[in-house]
Amino acid sequence: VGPYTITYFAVRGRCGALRIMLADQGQEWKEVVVDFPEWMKGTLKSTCVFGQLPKFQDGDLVLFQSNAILRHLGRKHDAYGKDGDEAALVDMMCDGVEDFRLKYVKMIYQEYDTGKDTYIKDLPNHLDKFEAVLAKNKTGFLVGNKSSFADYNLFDLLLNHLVLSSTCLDSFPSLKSFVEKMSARPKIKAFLDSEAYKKLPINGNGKQ
Ligand SMILES: N[C@@H](CCC(=O)N[C@@H](CSC(=S)NCCc1ccccc1)C(=O)NCC(=O)O)C(=O)O
Repeated sequence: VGPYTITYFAVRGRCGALRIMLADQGQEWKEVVVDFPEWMKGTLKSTCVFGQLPKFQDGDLVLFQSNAILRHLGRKHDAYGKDGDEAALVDMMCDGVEDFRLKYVKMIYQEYDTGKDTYIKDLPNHLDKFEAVLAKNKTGFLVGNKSSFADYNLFDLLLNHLVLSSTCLDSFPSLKSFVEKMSARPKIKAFLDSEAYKKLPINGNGKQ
């Protein structure tokens, strides 16, 4: 097993994208699964820089912050654009996905029962931004002509939304094709079909 270890709760959550990226890059990694009662004791929490998970280890390097982990893997696995300008655009896209993810997480954890229908109705206002980027770039990726960590981040979030609303991409052909093409990449397909992936709930509160 490679130098990589993920320490997280038994959920997809903020590790969905980085697991898909590691799988697509042919990497192996170790999973340390933390259960809530253990976490609530506070011992592990007190060792986390921001008091939160995921924690990612790459040999002696210890990282927190899911987007910093994605960027680190982007640098290590040539998935950060072809030059400085593309890297800046990849950062911009990843930040845009983070904004979208924060809205999803807020709805799931704080407003699911009262806000789910409104969130789904309002989805096109978020999806149309990424549809326009993919339609304009024409390569099937958010930036340049190869996958970057921003693509894995968007792909994971779109998979979550297809569970929330199976028809949410029906009027977004570029997004629909993006999900189909990413899902068909052999290493991603194998990972999405794996028990390790399928057994994890998407979120920590059982809502999806
Ligand atoms: N900016 C950070 C955010 C990390 C984060 O929110 N971690 C959560 C878990 S990931 C997530 S989506 N949290 C939403 C609710 C949740 C709480 C606990 C477990 C699972 C989900 C966490 O560690 N909560 C426990 C605590 O703060 O004591 C990142 O991007 O990694």
